[in-house]
Amino acid sequence: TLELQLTPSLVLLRSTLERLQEKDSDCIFISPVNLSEVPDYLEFVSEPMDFSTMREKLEAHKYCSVADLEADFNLMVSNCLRYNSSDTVFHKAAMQLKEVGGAILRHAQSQALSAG
Ligand SMILES: CCOC(=O)c1ccc2c(c1)NC(=O)[C@@H](C)N2
Repeated sequence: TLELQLTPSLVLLRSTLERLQEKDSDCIFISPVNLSEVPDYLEFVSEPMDFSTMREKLEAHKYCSVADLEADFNLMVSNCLRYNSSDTVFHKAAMQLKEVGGAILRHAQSQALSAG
């Protein structure tokens, strides 16, 4: 049916999120930035995002496409690039994750199309 074709399977979205999270080897994106440990974070970041929040949204059927998942991934990476200066491990990790994550998401997009 059209509905089945339009929304990529939860299985594809789940496996894509897991592949993205595997690239966060230092686990800096695994949970929301702790606002008591980083008190000025919301002065720079209006919409925090992290992998655990993405997982909750996925299981709540809030992602209708790979593009929806990609939008939150890009939000998470851009938040990190904005808050952390370029000479920090966080900034460098975000640049690396952006590159490898982009390739994972492009592959997921083609999987969604071929499954559709
Ligand atoms: C124990 C204190 O943890 C942090 O200060 C901290 C921990 C994790 C972080 C982070 C800060 N900043 C970030 O931009 C995102 C990517 N991750």
